[in-house]
Amino acid sequence: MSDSATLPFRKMHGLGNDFVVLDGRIDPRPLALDPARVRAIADRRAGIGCDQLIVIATPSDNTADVRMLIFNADGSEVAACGNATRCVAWLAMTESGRDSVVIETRAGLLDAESRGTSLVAVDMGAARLDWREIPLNEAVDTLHLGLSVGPLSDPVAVSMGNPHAVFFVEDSEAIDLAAVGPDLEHHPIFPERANIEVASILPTTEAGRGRIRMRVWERGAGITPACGTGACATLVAAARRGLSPRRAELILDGGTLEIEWLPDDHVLMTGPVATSFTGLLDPALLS
Ligand SMILES: N[C@@H](CCC[C@H](N)C(=O)O)C(=O)O
Repeated sequence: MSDSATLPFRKMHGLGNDFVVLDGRIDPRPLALDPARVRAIADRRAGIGCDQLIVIATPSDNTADVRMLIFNADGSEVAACGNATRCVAWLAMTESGRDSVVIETRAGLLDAESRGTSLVAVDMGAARLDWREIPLNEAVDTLHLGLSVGPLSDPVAVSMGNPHAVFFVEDSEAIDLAAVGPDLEHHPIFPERANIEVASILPTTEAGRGRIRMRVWERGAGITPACGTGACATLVAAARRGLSPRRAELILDGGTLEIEWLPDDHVLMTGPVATSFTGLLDPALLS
C-alpha cells in the first residue's frame, strides 16, 4: 500500500463514546501509529475526532477472530475498552456471518455474542480487585481507598483490564467532573493513572435488578458519555459494598448498559453499537 494512499475508516460509537476504527489487516499503516498521529486523528477540529482510536489487527493465533489495539485521544495505548469491544465484535460478526466471536485485547481474550440487531454482549473477563492489579502504588484495601479530592472520598478501586476508581455519592449530577477529574486521574496513588467514576444508587427495579446512575472522567479522554469498563467496574464496586445486586442497569449520560457480575467473577456487559459514517483518511494525518 502506497504511503500517499488514503486509508478507509469507520466512525462508530457505543452510547456516544466514539471511535475511529482503522483496519490494520488491509493496510499496515495503522499498526505503526505514534502518539502524535493518534492525537491528530482524534482531534475534533483538525482530525476526525474521537474518544478512542481503535486498530483492528490479525490475532496472535487461532484462538481469536480479531485483535484490537486501543488508543485514548491523548495518544496513550491502553488494554481495555468495553464500548469499542462491542463495536469490534459487531464488525467481526458481520464479516464472518457468525453470531459469536472472540476478540484478542491486551487485557485478554473476550467472548462476544449478538443479542439482536446492533446489540452485543461481551464477557469482559474477571474483575481484578488486588491492589497490584489495579495498579495502586501501595498495599491498601481496594474496597476503601484513603483518597479524597474536593467533594469526593473513599472510592473503590477495580481493574477491568484498566484502572478505575468509583466514588459513591448522593447525587452524581452535582459533581463537577471537569474540576476534579484531572487531579484524580493523575493522583500519585495510581501509577498508570485511572478512570474516575461517580455513581449514585437508584431504587431497584420490580424484578430486583439494580439501577445505578454513573458519570465518568476517562483517563486520556476526559468526560465521555459512556464507558463500558467503567460501568462494569461500578457494578462490581457497588456489589462489593453491598449497595447493589450483582445485576444492574447502569444509566450513563449516553444511555443504559446492562451489567452482570457472574458467579465466576467475570463481568458480562450488554449494550448497543452504531456506525455514524465511513470515510477516507487523508494520508497527511498518517505521516
Ligand atoms: N471508553 C472505554 C474505556 C477506554 C479506555 C480508558 N479511557 C482507559 O484509559 O483505560 C470503555 O468503554 O471502556
